[in-house]
Amino acid sequence: MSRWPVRPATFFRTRVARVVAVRGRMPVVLERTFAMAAPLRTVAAALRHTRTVTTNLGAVAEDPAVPVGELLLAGDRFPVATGAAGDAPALEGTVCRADETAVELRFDSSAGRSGRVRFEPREPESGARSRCEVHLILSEAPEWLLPRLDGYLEAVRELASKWSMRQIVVGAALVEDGMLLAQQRHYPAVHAGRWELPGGRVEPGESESEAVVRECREELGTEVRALERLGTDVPLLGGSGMSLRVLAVCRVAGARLPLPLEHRALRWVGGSELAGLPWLEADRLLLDSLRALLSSGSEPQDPK
Ligand SMILES: Nc1nc2c([nH]c(=O)n2[C@H]2C[C@H](O)[C@@H](COP(=O)(O)OP(=O)(O)OP(=O)(O)O)O2)c(=O)[nH]1
Repeated sequence: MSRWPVRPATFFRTRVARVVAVRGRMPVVLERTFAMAAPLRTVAAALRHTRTVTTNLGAVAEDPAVPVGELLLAGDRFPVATGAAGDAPALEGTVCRADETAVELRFDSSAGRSGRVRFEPREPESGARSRCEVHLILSEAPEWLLPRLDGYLEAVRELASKWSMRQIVVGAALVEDGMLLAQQRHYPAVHAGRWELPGGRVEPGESESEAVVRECREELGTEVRALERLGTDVPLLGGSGMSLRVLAVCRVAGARLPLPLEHRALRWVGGSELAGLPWLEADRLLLDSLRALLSSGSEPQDPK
């Protein structure tokens, strides 16, 4: 009964296929799960890759009008043509959510709402950190969208597999008294004056947690403990072949207050000030997750 355009070559890893609430002619909600051979936060980044979303689910043109950044943010909009390539856009896609928990898109026409799709990356029950599953929930199941999901998920799978080989730059999200610590770069010229999180490249043989601890010691002169990861990975532009990965950290009991040992300045930033700061582009794409960390109110504490 499902009109899902199953192509075994690309859906070979489908574990669950479920059609919920068949009301009359067409499925109202579709749910499926796809396995991906890349870490959750890398897959979560690929799911929100602007060009991958807009070329596969949007205008279906070679060069659709693409909204702002490399990765989508909640509130971004993009044109959607529901017919053949080259057709004028008939709908508008709106990004409702684009973070490590989900990418959720809504499609609206001038006549009203015409569908909603949600992709949720989840760690598998086995706990293997090099793999994850994408759970797809499609509401109102617009027919024009069904054939496109196939190509989109295949592109996400390829991108995530490529991105999982990247050199990692760790960033430290240190929150104290409801404020996030940011630091202002003074080099290179292209980055001077912009704000970023303390951190740097993971060195060979080092874990990400060890790297974040070392970088905070070198840059801030303080001791931190690495806690959980935050947000999606963010691929850095300019052919660097690196991705930014943020870890929440806390200062260990009795450690010194952070000092700007290698940067122009440090600043504690509140949730309402986050958007106003001239962040490096990669960090700007993580602001929703950083804001959520600040508004959660549960300040990470040194567990020792
Ligand atoms: N540390 C850090 N780097 C970031 C962030 N956002 C962002 O795009 N980057 C980029 C800037 C650099 O091109 C790259 C590596 O950062 P880095 O210069 O601090 O790395 P590093 O300490 O290993 O290098 P170096 O200073 O020894 O040259 O990552 C961020 O929030 N924190």
